Amino acid sequence: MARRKTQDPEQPKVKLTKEKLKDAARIFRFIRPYRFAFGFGLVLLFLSSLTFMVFPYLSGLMVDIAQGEQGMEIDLGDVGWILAIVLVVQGGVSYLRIYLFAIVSEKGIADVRRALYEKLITMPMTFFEESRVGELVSRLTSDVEKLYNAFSITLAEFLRQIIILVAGIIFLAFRAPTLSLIMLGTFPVVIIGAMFFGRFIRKLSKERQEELAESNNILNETMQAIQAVKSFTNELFESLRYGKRIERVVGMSLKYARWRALFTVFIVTFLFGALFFIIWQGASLVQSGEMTVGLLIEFVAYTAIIGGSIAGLGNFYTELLGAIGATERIREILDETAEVSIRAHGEAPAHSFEGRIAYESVHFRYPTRPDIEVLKGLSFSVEPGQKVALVGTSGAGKSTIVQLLLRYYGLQGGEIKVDGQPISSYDITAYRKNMAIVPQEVILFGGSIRENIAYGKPGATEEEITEAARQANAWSFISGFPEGLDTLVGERGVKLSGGQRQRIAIARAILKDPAILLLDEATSSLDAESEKAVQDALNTLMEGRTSIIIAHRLATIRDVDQIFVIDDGRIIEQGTHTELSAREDGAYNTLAKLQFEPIQ
Ligand SMILES: Nc1ncnc2c1ncn2[C@@H]1O[C@H](COP(=O)(O)OP(=O)(O)OP(=O)(O)O)[C@@H](O)[C@H]1O
Repeated sequence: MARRKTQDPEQPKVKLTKEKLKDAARIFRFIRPYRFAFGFGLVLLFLSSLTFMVFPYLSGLMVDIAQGEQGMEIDLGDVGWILAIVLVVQGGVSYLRIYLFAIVSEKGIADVRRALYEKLITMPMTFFEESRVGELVSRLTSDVEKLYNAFSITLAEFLRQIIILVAGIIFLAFRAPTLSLIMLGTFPVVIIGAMFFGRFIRKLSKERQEELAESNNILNETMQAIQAVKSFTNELFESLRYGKRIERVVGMSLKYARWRALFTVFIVTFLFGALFFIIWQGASLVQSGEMTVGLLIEFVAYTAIIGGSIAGLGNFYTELLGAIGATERIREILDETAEVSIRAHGEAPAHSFEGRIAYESVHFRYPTRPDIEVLKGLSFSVEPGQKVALVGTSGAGKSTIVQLLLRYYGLQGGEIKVDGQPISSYDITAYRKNMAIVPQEVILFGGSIRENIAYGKPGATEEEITEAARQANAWSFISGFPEGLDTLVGERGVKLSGGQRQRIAIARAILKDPAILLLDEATSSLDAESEKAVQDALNTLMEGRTSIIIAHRLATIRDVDQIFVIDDGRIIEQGTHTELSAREDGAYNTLAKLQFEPIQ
């Protein structure tokens, strides 16, 4: 399957350019509603970082007072009080700051999640065909998580470290210029080293994430196609395939861990080396009487804090870059063009069709397979209220015809008209409200039978649901369940039989009350009793509606108004069952013979 740009493993690395930052800043529109909380949080962050910087100064001061240094106007008791007040202020400010950032990140990211979901669910079918949805969802989930971390912790920490770093350096430059110069001499090396490492580690982290997404793909795909796995007894094959992938994830993760560890070693060695060197230099200054012990303690404490903040900056910088990369992918999805605007649903003009359908030399290729023309100038028409059937060999294009009527794809040539107007001229939501499809393989949502039927008309009353279930011949089995309509259908409806699922799908369609009905007849035959129940339900459903039936078994379409025989994207025969059966060597008869004659 073709991969989208968003999943390309060869994505360009995030480089901090002005444009990138500008683009990434667009994600801030999600926190605009909470900007006051965010702004206030930033002010508090500034305050709490600065008050934190008072502690080393006070520690040094206490030592000097205790040592009876000259010129001290305050005693230890006073310092104790100041310390207590600073601690309380620091505690209160930090609490508020963390809570404010939590409000911004929780609410802002919830908005991002909602916007992403809204965009995904309104994307055209082609989007889902081109994307590996599992991979896309897993990647988006982790991207949103990164953004969440950025807003809740990383951004604040990054700023806090910068404030500490700048304030610390300025303060030290005033207090002990010579020692400060010595300390600052080691900084550029550490920073350049950290940046070089950070970039490399980011690349490894991305590779690891991609490996993980691949292994999740196997998990998703095999769970979804579990029946295929089992019927082919491929459990061992899949286990080995998954195991191999996981091994690669472990390999990649360990490589990532080794480099991360080395990164830490690099920073720790440099910083501690520098720290001991400074203590040594400071001790000489104390010995020669150029510095008090209190000032040395203060200096070392500040240096440790500054060192810590530089180490932290490297990590937070890497994380922020990751978050910027994440915003890029999120924005890519948000910038995609949706096919429907769900916000406008309520306003979509309720357009009730008569149900006249006309295909006029329709040419079509699937966007994911542009080299194969599936429909080759296909034309036919259906009058309002008529029932027509599409028959033909597998791959002839029957399902495609129906999907085009649902406007899942655009045409490359010709026109499809409903009630005399090209279908593309209608509002897509209003248009689709007139259609219902009963698919071959009914997939129900994991809730109750009631929820599944009401899916055809959200907000339907109990009476409407029951009546629809009755008309769909589903009431007898539903009322037979101890919990009736509240019976849970299990994931994808697995707790119901094929025939039961189909009748629920029919009830759903009855509730929707569409002008145009699309039936994809189940290929697997039901037992005679279910089949009759389903067929009767379908007959009720089709009454008074234009119906297009994709027929796999010719026995079920004897009464339809027109049968179109499709072959290789064209109509090669049309007429009623009686007319077509009369053509001895006709395509319909050949198909019928294939179906009814016992295989030799
Ligand atoms: N989503 C898709 N992307 C690309 N090609 C597709 C897609 N769906 C169907 N095709 C191709 O289009 C052609 C027509 O398929 P279609 O499903 O319309 O046939 P059909 O007559 O309904 O067959 P069947 O009776 O087996 O369901 C086939 O060659 C198929 O491989």
